[in-house]
Amino acid sequence: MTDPSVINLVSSNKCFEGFQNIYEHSSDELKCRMKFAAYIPCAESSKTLPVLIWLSGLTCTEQNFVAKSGFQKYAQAHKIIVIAPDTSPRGCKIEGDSEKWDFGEGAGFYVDATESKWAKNYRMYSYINSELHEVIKKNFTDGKEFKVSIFGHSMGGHGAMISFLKNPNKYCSVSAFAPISNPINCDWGKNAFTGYLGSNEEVWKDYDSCCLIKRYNGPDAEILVDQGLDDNFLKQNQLNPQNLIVASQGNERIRINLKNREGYDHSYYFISTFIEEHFEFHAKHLKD
Ligand SMILES: N[C@@H](CCC(=O)N[C@@H](CS)C(=O)NCC(=O)O)C(=O)O
Repeated sequence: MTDPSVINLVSSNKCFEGFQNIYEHSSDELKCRMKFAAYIPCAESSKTLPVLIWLSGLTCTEQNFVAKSGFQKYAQAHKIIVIAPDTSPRGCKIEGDSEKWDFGEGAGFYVDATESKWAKNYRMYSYINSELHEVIKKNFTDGKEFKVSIFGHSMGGHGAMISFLKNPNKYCSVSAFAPISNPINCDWGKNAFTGYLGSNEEVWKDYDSCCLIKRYNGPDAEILVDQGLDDNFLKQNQLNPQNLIVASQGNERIRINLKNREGYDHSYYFISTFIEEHFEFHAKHLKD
């Protein structure tokens, strides 16, 4: 397999002085070709800038966030490199990987699968938290260590929170829009975790933000969470952000700053409305 750090530029568009690029590379973790988006702000030296990783939700590719959220203006203003990977391996031809929109392609759930059918390719947790960091270091920060934060939407909000909570000291900050906050207690999570991790619910807890908040032993942290109150998936109990607050009440190291937004739904219209506040939040932590 080709070195994952060898990346090919697929497209490049100037946007707010910087460039919105799309790259392709061979992933060792996922055993397939993957695309990811990288916004590189205009700066004296882009090689010393901090990095923010965005994780998208169900059905998304590396395109949704870059095309719909309007984040580039704020990435340029704060001079932050933004990396937005795809949401699952692609083209692996595993039986059943493209029949459902909430499992398989477009729905990797940011876990490392243990069920034999999925275990070879569905390793999004390691792809995001290990391989992608090496790719960023070799290509965007001149081989040097860099400051990095993480955020995401829905399934990607879950991915961002578990990545932060499982890796104390790796990420400077974390935030989420309408995250799947307690996957072991909602239909999406139960379905995906059964498929990727098997039926032992004890194993699922390692990928559940509420369980991880209770166990978290890292530096004091605030998690910024935005939630639209007209979000259909909130009404269907797929998201359960209030469970984050309950979980945090037993652990003074974590504070949940939950912002309930009247009238907003689950879409990128909601995300684009509040994305500026998330950049302000992360910029503060990345530049400390
Ligand atoms: N396909 C689903 C909706 C899936 C969905 O809302 N996905 C969210 C993340 S959980 C998303 O970001 N969709 C892509 C988009 O809005 O661009 C349905 O028809 O109900």
